[in-house]
Amino acid sequence: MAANLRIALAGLGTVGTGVIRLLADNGALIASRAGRGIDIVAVSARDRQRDRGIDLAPYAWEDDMTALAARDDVDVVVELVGGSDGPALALARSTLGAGKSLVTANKAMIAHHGLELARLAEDHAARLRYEAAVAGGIPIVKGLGEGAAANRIERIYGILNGTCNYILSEMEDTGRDFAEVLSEAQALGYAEADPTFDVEGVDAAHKLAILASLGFGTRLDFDGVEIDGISRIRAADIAQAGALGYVIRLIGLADCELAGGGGRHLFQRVAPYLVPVSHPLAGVDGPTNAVVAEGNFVGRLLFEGAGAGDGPTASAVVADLVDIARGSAAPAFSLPVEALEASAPVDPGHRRNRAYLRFMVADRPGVLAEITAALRDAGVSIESMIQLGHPDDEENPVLVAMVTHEGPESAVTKALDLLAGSASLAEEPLVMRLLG
Ligand SMILES: NC(=O)C1=CN([C@@H]2O[C@H](COP(=O)(O)OP(=O)(O)OC[C@H]3O[C@@H](n4cnc5c(N)ncnc54)[C@H](O)[C@@H]3O)[C@@H](O)[C@H]2O)C=CC1
Ligand SMILES: N[C@@H](CC=O)C(=O)O
Ligand code: NA
Repeated sequence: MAANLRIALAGLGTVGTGVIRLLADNGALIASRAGRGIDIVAVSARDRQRDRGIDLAPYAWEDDMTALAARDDVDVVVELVGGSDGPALALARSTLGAGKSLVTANKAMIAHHGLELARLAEDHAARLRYEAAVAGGIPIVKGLGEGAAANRIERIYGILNGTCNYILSEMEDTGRDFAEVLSEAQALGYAEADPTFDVEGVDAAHKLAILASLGFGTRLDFDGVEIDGISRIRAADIAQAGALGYVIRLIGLADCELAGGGGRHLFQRVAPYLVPVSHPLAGVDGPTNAVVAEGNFVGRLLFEGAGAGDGPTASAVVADLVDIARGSAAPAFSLPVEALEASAPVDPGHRRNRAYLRFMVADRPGVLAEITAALRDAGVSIESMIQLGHPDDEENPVLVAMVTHEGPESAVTKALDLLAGSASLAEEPLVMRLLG
């Protein structure tokens, strides 16, 4: 057997402690599969004294996590701290720059700096692995990069944020309030340190940008992701969607179009969608994630599993360590960085779909006519409509919800532009597309 792989852990929170427990419980099994054991040599976190329910005595402690990269007795640094920049990025740079391999669960850092880090890894014959960064425990990075490597991937979409999925499915099942369910998701360890990253769609966008690069062989383009979150969704929207035969899910969706001059146009969107109850993604509840990838030979692949939490995320981190212990030299994004194609963001206006539109309006004559006139003038055709009034209270706004016939997205945008600033609207309209 080869010498054991010697690792250092930076970050001892939900995921870091999960990795220590997993290696302790499954160490022998992992050693037999990897062909050598995996030993934790050193650790670093913010607070050495904190009771984590884990004995840290066997490991060397570093107050400054970047010191982990300089240790002669460490082959691989595992970054489980978080944050796109700051100490996590400094550690990643110094680790790869020192020719050591890096395993990370940090999607924010990979989405923003993945190409720079992948290039650094290539230049120093080191490995960069980040399976845990996308859809937690689901082996989607390996699934796309290895299992589906023979295909041209045409479309990728799915549920990429466990916190949002937990919130939406709990609201759906219990009728409870958004804020109450969010604090529960935080207590369960699903949410990011700043949960606005989850509920405003940014975390899912980090993951989508990574998947798009991996799947399409294009350069990471996080700035090109159109992002909308779930914080404006009300219990009434969930009820209306239910009455129409849909559930609401935060979906990340990416595809690649050939542009006129032969280049590629990348479409990347994270937004709440109405998903038909018969669709496989509609049954995905709680912190579960699910990713659909469509390949030109394999057809439709569905990957489903726990997208967050200590055990599943640790499972993905350790899978990357096994990969490195076995000597895999695959590039971080399936292709060498220089081979990744540049792309430009697509204008989604010509895309056709049906949309759910929700308006909070003043309960007075002429308001509905104003909305329907704007829709008519923009060429949006209404398929169904409902107004939820409260007869004893004419002061507060009422909810008007409608579903449009299929049409170009630009038409809905135009209608909303026509209504912008209208005194009849108590808040900005909510638009959610129907997943086709
Ligand atoms: N919790 C989850 O379900 C998942 C988390 N991730 C990612 O894994 C990473 C870690 O997440 P969690 O374990 O949930 O976070 P956490 O907040 O539970 O733990 C973070 C750890 O990093 C340490 N830390 C933070 N800032 C530091 C600093 N400036 N210097 C030294 N130590 C510092 C903290 O002391 C703590 O030990 C993040 O990148 C997160 O996005 C990825 C997939 C799932
Ligand atoms: N906050 C993230 C954690 C995993 O990536 C989520 O809720 O999905
Ligand atoms: Na994963």
